[in-house]
Amino acid sequence: MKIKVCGLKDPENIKAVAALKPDYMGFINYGLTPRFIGNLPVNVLQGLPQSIQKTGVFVNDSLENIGGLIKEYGFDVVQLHGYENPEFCEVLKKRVTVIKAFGMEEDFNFAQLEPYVGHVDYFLFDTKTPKHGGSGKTFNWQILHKYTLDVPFFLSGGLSPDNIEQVLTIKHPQFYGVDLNSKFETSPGIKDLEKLSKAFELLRQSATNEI
Ligand SMILES: O=C(O)c1ccccc1NCC(=O)[C@H](O)[C@H](O)COP(=O)(O)O
Repeated sequence: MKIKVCGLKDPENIKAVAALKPDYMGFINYGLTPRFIGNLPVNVLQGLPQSIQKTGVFVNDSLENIGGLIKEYGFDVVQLHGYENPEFCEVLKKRVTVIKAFGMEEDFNFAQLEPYVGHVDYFLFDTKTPKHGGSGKTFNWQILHKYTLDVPFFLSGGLSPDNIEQVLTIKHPQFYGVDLNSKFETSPGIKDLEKLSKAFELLRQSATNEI
């Protein structure tokens, strides 16, 4: 089970979270969230261990802007939270790993994901929100059983210390990783190290049990 921590913005907090060795760390390049990285110095990301996939998160941004930020920050991965189409994803996939996020709701039509197959590396299933992400709310995980494509996915949306054990009971062949954000914070963009450490322990313990 891969672990992604999203929505980091403070240099000291980023270093402390990196020491826990998540598989992915997400940096949000979207001005309308309190988790926006703003003018985060590039050397903060350059100092991260190679094992951590540095993920730039974008919402309906231009290819030109995303390309510039990939170069500036050295993002290994882009995560797209807007209405980006398969052709847009394909352009980025030639350069970096692409995660395409979708907002889940009860009657979500999984057929709309089919055109993305081959043009993205992963899907990320988040809770639908007009803010495009960071809702802190879960969706009905039962609907994941309707997902039958062979693109692996991250589970996102309101994952918390209170539901992480329940997350571990989800069985799906494409369940690739979890995305931890607002329920593991002391304030927006500042992650709670104690809550994260405990969740990492549970997630890693479960991975060991599966072998
Ligand atoms: O977290 C945000 O504020 C955010 C805003 C706009 C687009 C994406 C955003 N976050 C991206 C993520 O991957 C979050 O982890 C995901 O939305 C789940 O957040 P949460 O429900 O708070 O766990």
